[in-house]
Amino acid sequence: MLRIAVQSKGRLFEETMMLLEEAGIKLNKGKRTLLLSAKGFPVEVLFLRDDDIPQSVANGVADIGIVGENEYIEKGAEALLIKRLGFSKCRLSLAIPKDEEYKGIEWFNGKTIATSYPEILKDYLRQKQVKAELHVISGSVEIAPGIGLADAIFDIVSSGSTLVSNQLKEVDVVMQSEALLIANSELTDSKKEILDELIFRFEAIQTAEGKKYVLLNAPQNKLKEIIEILPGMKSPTVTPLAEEGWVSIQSVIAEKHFWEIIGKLKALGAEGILVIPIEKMIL
Ligand SMILES: Nc1ncnc2c1ncn2[C@@H]1O[C@H](COP(=O)(O)OP(=O)(O)OP(=O)(O)O)[C@@H](O)[C@H]1O
Ligand SMILES: O=P(O)(O)OC[C@H]1O[C@H](OP(=O)(O)OP(=O)(O)O)[C@H](O)[C@@H]1O
Ligand SMILES: [Mg+2]
Repeated sequence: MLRIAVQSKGRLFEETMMLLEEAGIKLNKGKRTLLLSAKGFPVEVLFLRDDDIPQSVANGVADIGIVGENEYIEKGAEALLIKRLGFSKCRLSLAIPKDEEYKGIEWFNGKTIATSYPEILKDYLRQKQVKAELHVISGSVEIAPGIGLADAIFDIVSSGSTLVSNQLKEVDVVMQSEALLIANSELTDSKKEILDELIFRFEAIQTAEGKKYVLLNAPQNKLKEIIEILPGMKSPTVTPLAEEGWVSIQSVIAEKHFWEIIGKLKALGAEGILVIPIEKMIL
């Protein structure tokens, strides 16, 4: 049995649960709602605050965990980084009141900075040889300058709208973050086996992301040109249609090139184009 620590509620929760579900982990309803077992797969899911996930994985309370890179680095816990998961992307930045004139990092000398990430910030300020005072708070960091608690903040930024609504401006990006899969460094062989299966499933999901399956009918005499714009995984599948001179083509395309490719296919006489989402892809 492999125990996975995940965030119980918050920004990571939904995408984490979606990833687990897509990987075939459906949870049994139980009385102990903070620890649920999965149906038909030897894992159980432990729901925690994200701050507690790195340490729980490091000390073996959980075998693996899904947590933001920011918390993983902040806690300095001795858990192994297994895989970047590509969701909950954000950055940790320094921000100051928007009307302040800012010429560089020296601005922070002698200032008070409110943050929930004191270790990452201390390291950064030491590196930049800035001497500032830290005011550690666990949430609502962006209101600190407005209520006179601090001169500046160091916190999570994504769209930047929280900064704008608190009359702050981002002046320095210190680190980028995304959700990570982390693991205890001393897993038994049987736990490693379950983890390997899970990684295999996560990778199949990630490979399918941003890809679409296309089916279309095309005139046989345009086949060569169409194949050139439809690379597929190896090469497209081509089958003859009952109607003489026509073929059916199946292939995989990257979503970002979707409209461009469809336009070219239509121009080459393709018809009956079907575009289907791909759930998982094993190469
Ligand atoms: N606006 C955002 N956009 C993208 N990712 C974010 C955003 N805010 C936070 N994250 C990521 O999601 C993680 C969890 O954020 P959340 O706001 O739910 O944390 P929290 O309030 O500390 O939760 P908890 O109650 O579990 O301690 C963050 O550590 C960060 O990695
Ligand atoms: O740049 P933005 O897109 O505005 O996102 C940044 C905000 O998102 C997170 O808070 P969240 O909304 O999760 O609320 P919280 O403060 O309760 O954690 C984070 O703590 C920032 O405050
Ligand atoms: Mg937290």
